Parts: sequence; structure tokens; C-alpha cells
Amino acid sequence: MIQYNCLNPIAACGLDLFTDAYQKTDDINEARAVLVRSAAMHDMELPKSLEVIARAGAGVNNIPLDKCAEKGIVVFNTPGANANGVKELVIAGMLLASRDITGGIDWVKENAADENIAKAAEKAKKAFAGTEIMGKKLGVIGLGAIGVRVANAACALGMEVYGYDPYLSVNAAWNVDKAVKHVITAEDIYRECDFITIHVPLLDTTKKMINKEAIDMMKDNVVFLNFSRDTLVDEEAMAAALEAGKVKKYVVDFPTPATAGKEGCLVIPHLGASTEESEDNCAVMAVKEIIDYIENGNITNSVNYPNCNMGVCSGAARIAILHKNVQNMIARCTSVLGEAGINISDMTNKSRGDYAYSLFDLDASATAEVTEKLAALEGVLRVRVIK
Ligand SMILES: NC(=O)C1=CN([C@@H]2O[C@H](COP(=O)(O)OP(=O)(O)OC[C@H]3O[C@@H](n4cnc5c(N)ncnc54)[C@H](O)[C@@H]3O)[C@@H](O)[C@H]2O)C=CC1
Ligand SMILES: O=C(O)CCC(=O)C(=O)O
Repeated sequence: MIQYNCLNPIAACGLDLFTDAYQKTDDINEARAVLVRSAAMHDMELPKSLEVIARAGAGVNNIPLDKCAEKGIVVFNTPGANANGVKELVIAGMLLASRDITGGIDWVKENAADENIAKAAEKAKKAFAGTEIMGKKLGVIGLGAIGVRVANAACALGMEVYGYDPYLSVNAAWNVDKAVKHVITAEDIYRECDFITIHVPLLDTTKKMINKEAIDMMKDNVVFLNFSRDTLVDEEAMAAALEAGKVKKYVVDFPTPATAGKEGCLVIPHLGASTEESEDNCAVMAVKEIIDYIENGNITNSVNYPNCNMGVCSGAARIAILHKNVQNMIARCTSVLGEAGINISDMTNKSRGDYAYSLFDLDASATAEVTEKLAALEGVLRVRVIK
């Protein structure tokens, strides 16, 4: 039985893809695979049995990627699978920041017992009036799966959209609406836009990128939306800007003591990807990634190892070797196999940063002695017998 553990609730339509060969366990120490959403894994003990972690979602800042790579644990995410869910909430966030919809709804609740509520509403409504988003300038920082969808939807709503992404992928370039103005510095966005939304991963290089200096460059009365991660924004600087009236609204999907309940903050409890569709898409993609890795050794959408695909193994045997990206690794692995008299019928080797991955299709099964010799080679982090 191949045991898997879920650190967060994962949609059933994904888990249903596991065949009878797989079994759910509540004990991570027994698991070969882990499915996770937002659970914090940095301080967790990762058992030796663990071969793969799939993040049913996009952000992987809750997972210790290098520690996993060093232990020969491949980490996947599910790019784009929840992007539409987030896009829709970002559009809602812009509307909520432009018109006092929540204030108006609260007023109706408070006056629900008033028999003359219809007449009273016509008098009260001026307190909740706002502005439209059509014709306003929106700056999108990060044109990945979510940013592109937000930019395109905003174009369709008649906004003037500016996009900034110094690492724009070819795929994103193909998909982004031609009306989106390409800017080459974040400063262009800060200085020009009435609404700014950020859709970048949380990395050491992006942490607190929205700081006092950035906010000072923004237009007065700007609306800032953050559906990416709380710590991309310096919350002290944001609070000061809200108090000074520099920022009109801070719409954020991550409650913290600094923002929850604060005047000017519209705080949502991390609901960006909490739709049936996004949860299903993420679960299905994550489980498929795990199954292909466990059963074939193929890697698709990893965030700490290179992608690698040799299809389904049709030969006698297949082994996977996770190793450091250093000289002479392949020669040393093939000589162990050669000395054991095992012919290699197919092989591939891919690298990513400090780590590399080799798949070998063999004409005969690798014995325990052979795999132990391979595992003992300096730089080898894990050897998996796939078939
Ligand atoms: N609120 C929620 O429930 C959700 C939040 N997220 C967050 O949103 C983030 C983005 O998600 P996706 O769009 O799916 O990821 P993605 O990987 O498709 O896009 C990220 C984009 O940011 C760009 N980028 C990286 N550094 C940048 C920088 N310094 N300046 C400008 N652009 C930069 C990349 O080139 C890439 O195009 C995730 O990392 C996650 O933290 C994602 C899904 C759900
Ligand atoms: O699983 C979730 O609800 C969180 C989604 C998210 O933040 C992400 O995919 O990065």
C-alpha cells in the first residue's frame, strides 16, 4: 500500500483518483506522499518515508523547498488551477473598495425591522455612494496565472491596465490582452495607477516590496489590493498611509493583527482560492502529479526539482536517482549499473539549480545491492525503484 497524508482538507474528486494501491493515513510518519494547502511545514519533522509533497495551490512559501530537495523529496504545486477563483475575488475587491457595498448591506440589516425601510433606504443611500472602476487605471504587478486573468478581466470592464513583470513567461505574453500597457519598472505602476494589485510569489526578494518608499510614490487615494501574501506589504507603512489618507483602501486576503478591523482595510479571510472549482482543480492536478511521480518517476510542475518525463515504463525496470547537480554523477551511476551487468535501455538527466534528477530504464531489475551502491555515491540524495 502506498500511504498518503493530507495536512489540509483536499477535495474528494482529487483523492478519488487514487486507486486501491493507495491508502490515506493520519500519520505523516507512515506517508510516502503528502497533500497540503496552507499548513505550515517549515518546522515539521519530515519522515524518511516521504518522497513527494504536492501543494494543492500556487504559493509554496509554507514549504521548506531546499530542505525537501536535500532530503530527496520532490515538491509540486498546481500552477493556474485556482487562478480564476482568485481573479474573481480581486475584481470583487475593486468593487468593494469603490462603493460602500458592505456598509449599505449592514445598514439594511440594522434597519430590517423598520416597516418603512424602502423609503428610509432612498434617504440613507447617499452615505454609501461611490465611484465606478470603468476608465480608472489599474496596475498589475506580476503577470502570471492570476495577474494575466485580472488584467484581461479589467480590460473587459473598461479599465486602463498597466502590467509589470520582469520575468514574464512566453505563455503569459501570449495570453495577456494586447490592450495591457507593458511597463518596465514597478515605479511606473506606483506613479500612474488608481488601483494597484500584486500577484507575485513571496520570496526573499519580494518580501515587503510594498514599503514606505513604494507607497510614497503612489497617487493619493490609491486602492491597493493584496491577494498574494501578507508579508509582501510592510503593514506598518500601509497603516501609516491609510491613517494619512494617502491610501484610500487596502484590500487584503490575509488577516493579521495589524490589518484586521482597521479603518480603511477590507480584510478577507484567505478566500481567494476557496471555490468549489478551484479546490477541485487543485486537488485533481496535485493527485495526478503524485501518481505520475510515484508510478512512473515523472516530474511535472515541481518547484524544487527539474521537470522530467520518460512516459510510462514499458521495459523491465526503471530507477530514479535524485542527486546534487555536480560533475561526474551520471558516469558514476552508470558505472555502478555497468559493473552489475545491467544494460541501460533509456535514460534522461535534468538539472535545476543545485539539484538534478536522472531516470534510467533498465533491461533487468536493480537488486538491493545495486541500489544501495547507488545510494552510497557521494551527492546521491535518494534512489527510488519505480519498477
Ligand atoms: N489568495 C489566495 O487564495 C491565493 C494566493 N495566491 C498567491 O498568488 C501568488 C501568484 O499566483 P500565480 O499568479 O498563480 O503565480 P504565477 O507563478 O503564475 O505568477 C507569478 C508571477 O509573478 C512574477 N514575478 C515574480 N517576481 C516578481 C517581481 N519582483 N515583480 C513582478 N513580477 C514578479 C513571475 O514572473 C510570475 O509571472 C502565489 O505565489 C500565491 O502566493 C495564489 C493562489 C491563491
Ligand atoms: O489553499 C488555499 O486555499 C490557499 C490558496 C493559496 O493561497 C495559494 O494557492 O497560494
